[in-house]
Amino acid sequence: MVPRPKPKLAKAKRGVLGVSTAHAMLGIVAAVVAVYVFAQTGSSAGGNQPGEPPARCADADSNCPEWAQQGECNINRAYMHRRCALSCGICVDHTRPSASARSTTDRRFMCERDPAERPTLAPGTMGQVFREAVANFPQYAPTVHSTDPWVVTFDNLLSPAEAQRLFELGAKTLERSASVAGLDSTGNFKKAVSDVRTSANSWCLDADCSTDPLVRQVTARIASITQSDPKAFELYQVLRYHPGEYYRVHHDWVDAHTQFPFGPRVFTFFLYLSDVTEGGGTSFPELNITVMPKLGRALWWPSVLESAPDMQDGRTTHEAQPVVAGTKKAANVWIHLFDFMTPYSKGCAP
Ligand SMILES: O=C(O)CCC(=O)C(=O)O
Ligand SMILES: [Fe+2]
Repeated sequence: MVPRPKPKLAKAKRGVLGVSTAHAMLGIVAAVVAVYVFAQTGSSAGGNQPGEPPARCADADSNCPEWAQQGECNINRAYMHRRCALSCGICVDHTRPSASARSTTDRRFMCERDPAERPTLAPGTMGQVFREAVANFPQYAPTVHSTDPWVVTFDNLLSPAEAQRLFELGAKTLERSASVAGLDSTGNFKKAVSDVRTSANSWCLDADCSTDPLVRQVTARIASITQSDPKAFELYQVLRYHPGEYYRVHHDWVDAHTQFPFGPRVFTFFLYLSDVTEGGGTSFPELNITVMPKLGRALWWPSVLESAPDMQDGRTTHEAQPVVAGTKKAANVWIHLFDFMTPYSKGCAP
């Protein structure tokens, strides 16, 4: 057992980094924006405290990968970002060969975000988006569980047939969910099977799934509820939990995303694609809220602050409680601050 990093800065109780939620399987080199940000600022965009020395794009301790895996990048953020920048995924070492496959100029040009692009959320507008969603979509049976931060469910977001079909489309390549802690030196997410998360998942990746009319229809529905551009959506991640399987307390925010053109995840729009006989609730320990799975229900919450949509709201840590009986089927729909699909299709996403 590797000891925890010292000094232990007992900051906000945060739980484990949104590790497995990262796009581990995509495996595309995406150093570009990270290189750009790193080169421009000499520090990470991932959250160094004011006055701290800039992070070097390296690990200063051989325990860094393990600490990162254990969620320390979030728990001991200042220390870890300074000493374990590489493992925490807050920088990419652009001196490594695969990251320099294209010239810096090309990569910078290809992966830069258009400065005129409008973000999914402007500061101070989140409350209005949630309030309008609840008022304007009574057909989906909304319930407000919390307003600070916002947590809302829609009991009739999907018909039973839509939910079942969505699972069939997305679940073709289910495999044991992996945890990911930061980026490796080539800009790919590092993944490892871990007991933080024991479900199986797959991605709505192939053309059969991502361009299916049903997927497009559901995306359009979620886009209009959340007032988001469908381009800001990640590929759907489809999940299956058998009895005993779970996902421990974590956050869907991934530090490394802040260095890519698409920015952080601002919303999780979670779809329950089955009923579950017993267990399998999604609970928010800091908010004392637990939502139970129900076929066709959706659960929507932010990962970021209303006042600063590019900063993490640590209160929305959550966990998938173990399934006791039955099978839980579900899907994550993550919505970013900026266009995800364009940089993703150009190879500018990890
Ligand atoms: O299964 C659940 O209830 C939540 C899953 C989750 O939080 C995730 O996959 O990030
Ligand atoms: Fe999550």
